[in-house]
Amino acid sequence: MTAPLICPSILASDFAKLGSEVAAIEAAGADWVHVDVMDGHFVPNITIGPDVVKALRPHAKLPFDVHLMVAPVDPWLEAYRNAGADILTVHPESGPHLHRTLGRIRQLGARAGVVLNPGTSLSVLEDVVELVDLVLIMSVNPGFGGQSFIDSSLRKIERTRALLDAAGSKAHLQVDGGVTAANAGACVSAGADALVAGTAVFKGGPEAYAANIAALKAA
Ligand SMILES: O=C(CO)[C@H](O)[C@H](O)COP(=O)(O)O
Ligand SMILES: [Fe+2]
Repeated sequence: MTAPLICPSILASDFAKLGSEVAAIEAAGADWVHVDVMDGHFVPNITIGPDVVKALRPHAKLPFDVHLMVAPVDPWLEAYRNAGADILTVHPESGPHLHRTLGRIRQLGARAGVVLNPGTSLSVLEDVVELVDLVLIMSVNPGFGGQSFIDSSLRKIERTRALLDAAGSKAHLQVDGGVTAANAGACVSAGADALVAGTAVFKGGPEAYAANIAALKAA
């Protein structure tokens, strides 16, 4: 089994030192930088605007994987793309026309992701599978880091893997929320190839990042 891509969520980093935190996870072996954008409306938390993404962009060469928890999402796509996002991932609930939104993301030259909350049916994916480069399965309800992994997510990852394979899709299958070295192996066995981890990467401070990332890759 190939090692999964590790996408540290900077939500769990030291916000007073975001630039050096992004550089540190790149040096520690991360594959993508996962940026959680929250608007205090779609989810009960407020985090990172496009100007912050723009300011962080020079601090790492890694792809910026921007998880948009914003509604309505369409007016923000271009701003985050121009700020340096390589992947823009949207919730189906964050706009009226998911098909149009995904098409717009690709038109902007970014990779398009769709993210399914624990309570969102996988059937949403069936009609847009040809427009997605990434499917993100939420293994917690979005809004906060540091929550516990919802075990039923494993079955959903398996079902998503089956749907992608049946459609001949090469989209990445990413998992987000409560991912640790203890459950990373089960996520990959279920079919995930990319793992978002906030707490599990940033715990212990910069000296621990390389070992934390290696533990997730090895799990
Ligand atoms: O999208 C998110 C929350 O909405 C975060 O990416 C996620 O919670 C990561 O943090 P942790 O690994 O600590 O659970
Ligand atoms: Fe996220």
